[in-house]
Amino acid sequence: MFEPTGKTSVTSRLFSNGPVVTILLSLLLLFAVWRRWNRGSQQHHGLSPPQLRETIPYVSNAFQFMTNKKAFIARATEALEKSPGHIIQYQLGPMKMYLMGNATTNVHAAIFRSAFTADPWILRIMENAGYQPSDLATLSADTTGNASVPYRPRRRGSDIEKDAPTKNQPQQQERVWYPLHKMYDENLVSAKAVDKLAPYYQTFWIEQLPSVEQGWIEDVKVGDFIKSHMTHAATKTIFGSLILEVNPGFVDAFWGFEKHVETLTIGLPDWLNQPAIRGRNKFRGMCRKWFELADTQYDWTRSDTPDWEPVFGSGVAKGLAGWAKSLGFKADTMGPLYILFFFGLHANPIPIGTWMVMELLKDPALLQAVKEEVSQCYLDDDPKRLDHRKLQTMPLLQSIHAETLRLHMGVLLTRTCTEDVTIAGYTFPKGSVFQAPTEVGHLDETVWGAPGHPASDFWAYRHTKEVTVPNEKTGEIKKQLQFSMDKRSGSFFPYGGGGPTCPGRNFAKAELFLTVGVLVSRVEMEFVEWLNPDGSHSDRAPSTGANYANAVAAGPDRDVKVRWRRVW
Ligand code: HEM
Repeated sequence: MFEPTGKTSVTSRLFSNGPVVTILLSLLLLFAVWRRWNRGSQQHHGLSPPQLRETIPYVSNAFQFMTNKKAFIARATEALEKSPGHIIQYQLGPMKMYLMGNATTNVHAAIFRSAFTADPWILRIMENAGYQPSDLATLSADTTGNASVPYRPRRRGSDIEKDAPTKNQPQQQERVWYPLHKMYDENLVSAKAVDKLAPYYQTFWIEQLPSVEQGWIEDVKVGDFIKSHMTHAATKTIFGSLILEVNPGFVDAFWGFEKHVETLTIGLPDWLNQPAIRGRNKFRGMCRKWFELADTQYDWTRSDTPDWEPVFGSGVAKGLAGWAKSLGFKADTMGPLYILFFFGLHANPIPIGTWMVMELLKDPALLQAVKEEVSQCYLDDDPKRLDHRKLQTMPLLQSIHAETLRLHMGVLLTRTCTEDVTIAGYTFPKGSVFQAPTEVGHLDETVWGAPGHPASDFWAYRHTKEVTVPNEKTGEIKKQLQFSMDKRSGSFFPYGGGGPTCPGRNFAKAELFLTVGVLVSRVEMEFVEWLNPDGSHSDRAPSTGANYANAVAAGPDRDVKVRWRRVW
């Protein structure tokens, strides 16, 4: 594995790695095709932002991006600091990208405006997942965005006026992206939806724990446990139990697909990307098989909408089917549609949940403090069940959650501008592609650093402050912890921003707090050792590996062995 410092020369790394040379050659090939196709379409009005330096033009940056994300982002962060306006450009295979970020100016927030869309990027992901061309055409025809008010480009300059408003734009009832987002709002984002889903998640997560009768269990790999059982519980919550029953090995198949999503998105030729294609096809086949069964078994004529039932699970899984049917999507698109939703559902919360538990296992005092918070969060009418809303108000738990997202949610938020835009004095033509790395905001020392707690370290109490409050009855003043992002939330965007902000964010929060809450209250855990990926003893605690995806949360590169027993 390469060191993140980037001390070895690019060329020596390159030639020591056969598969990577193949990737590189294909990138060059893609680049040549793209140059021909794209010639003349990127004319700048005035100056361009500086290029991210590279030893071999058009190759080294893409190579480092593919093989050592940590070093790539560290180099990009440095270049962004030096660049006027905090914008730089680089070439990723066939794509020219503008990277932007600075924790003080928060320049990235520009791409959350309505003149930016994630649609081309999402369409690209959909295409590589296997959406059928006619369904992609339906989606790409609608440029009115996700918001309830249809997006219209500003009338500024003749180019824009020409392809601007209304003639070819779908009417409100013909819009395709908006109904999807409305469905998410109703079935996933709203507090009402989360209140329906969270109790099911709690039940299904408890089901996954060992039984009290099993007593002490030795040699438990906690990371493996969480990955497998949280995936199971969240799948059952959103999609019901049928999908797991008819697809043995479903959870493993999901992770077999997930680990290749980045190369699938970049769109390497199939012959170069065989393991990824196999993983995707296997998982896609499972989703399609379930959908076809569920579609015939579910009574679509029933007038009530149950909060949960075994065939389709929640309103989200049914809502996705309803959306696709209303647009007349092909049967072959249903597998791709669901695999992408599964990616959203699991790829972030599960590494984040694993980190949260690992941080508690590192520090017994912290674990104890969290147990005390959890003990205050049982429902009045059911003292064995946690109240997910109350859990989410606990200051230390909130701080640990935010700190874990801050450190491990590394995403390049990608947007295309739908009109000419000016950012930090540069003018970019319509169609330019921008990326905002969350790391630039999340890891900035001037924003997050505290004495003895550099921004790069996990510090459970970083987002808390001590306040004094009078006791209501006695008037006695006592100290209390309060969750506080202290005006730093502009530099914190783990769920993205603008139109395509993550629709799962509220459910994810409930899911994560319940995962930790249930585990620490019902299971007694004793740390044994850290483990290397091959299961041998590791001398160090986990960190983020160098080669994380930058599309999702980076999971720990080590596991932890504990002995544990279910207490109740
Ligand atoms: C720790 C938890 C999570 C994090 C940090 C996270 C983060 C993100 C981010 C950064 C995006 C891209 C947003 C953008 O481009 O602005 C996204 C999109 C998405 N997420 Fe999440 N996510 C999480 C959990 C979930 C869950 C639990 C679900 C489903 C229940 C979900 C469903 C989705 C979907 C469907 C999209 C695509 C939205 C679209 O098509 O516009 N996410 N998420």
